[in-house]
Amino acid sequence: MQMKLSQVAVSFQQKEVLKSVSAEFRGGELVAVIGPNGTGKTTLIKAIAKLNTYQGNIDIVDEQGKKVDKSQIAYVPQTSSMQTDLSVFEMVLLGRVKDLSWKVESVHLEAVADILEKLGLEALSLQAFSKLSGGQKQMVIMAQALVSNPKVLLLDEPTSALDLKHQLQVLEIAKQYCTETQGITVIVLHDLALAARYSDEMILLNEGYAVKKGKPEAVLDIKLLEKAYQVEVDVSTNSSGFMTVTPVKPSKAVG
Ligand SMILES: Nc1ncnc2c1ncn2[C@@H]1O[C@H](COP(=O)(O)OP(=O)(O)OP(=O)(O)O)[C@@H](O)[C@H]1O
Repeated sequence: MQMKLSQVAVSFQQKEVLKSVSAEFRGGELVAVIGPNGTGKTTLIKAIAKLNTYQGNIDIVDEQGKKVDKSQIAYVPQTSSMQTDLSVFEMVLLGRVKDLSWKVESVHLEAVADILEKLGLEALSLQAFSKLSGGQKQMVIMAQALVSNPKVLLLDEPTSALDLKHQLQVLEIAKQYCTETQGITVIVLHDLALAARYSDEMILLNEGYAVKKGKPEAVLDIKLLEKAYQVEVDVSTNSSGFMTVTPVKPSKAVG
């Protein structure tokens, strides 16, 4: 499987927000998109999900060389403001909507039960989605995406509302999804340490440009980060062997 972005650009009201992003990813890869606020990260993954119109090309083909279409791409937004009386179980079942008929087959019910168990959400199964906490909603939307068996999984800041345990759980599951299905996951993350730990490839976006692509060690370069985030940073490896990025103070030097 392969995803190729060629000179992808997105404009809103004549303002170019994403400017000529090119990159290539292979099946099984977890890709982290990082960069300052408002720099085009969500815009990029929404273009991949075909939720934004874009210029350039985004070509995704599966192992047989067959084009991957929109229905095989799952996009999990930053927050879900959805008001619904559906239960958690029903919300996750909606992830299977393209395969559902009037009679819901047991294979779909089992898939929903499996994913709820995997994410530790069984106890919430019958609760109303709208009554969940922000973090619980984030986990349920992730479950809904996974149950659809996507070829491409796009997660927009999936850990932003989660506690430490659930942050690790969501990223472990995304990683496992990549390994087991050989699909491609693209995750927008602000936590650079988590991004480095879980990603195979990283893209640093700044002002709509992909200023660096590559392995986490190459992208988490002090000079690049200082320039993009305009903050002095310390990049080191902690006692567990994981890279950490510590913001020190806002930098005066710009450009
Ligand atoms: N639908 C839209 N119409 C107009 N402008 C938009 C739209 N969506 C995004 N933008 C603008 O595009 C720019 C990039 O937004 P985007 O959400 O991609 O940034 P981001 O890097 O994901 O930011 P953050 O880290 O804050 O979530 C912002 O200036 C934003 O205001």
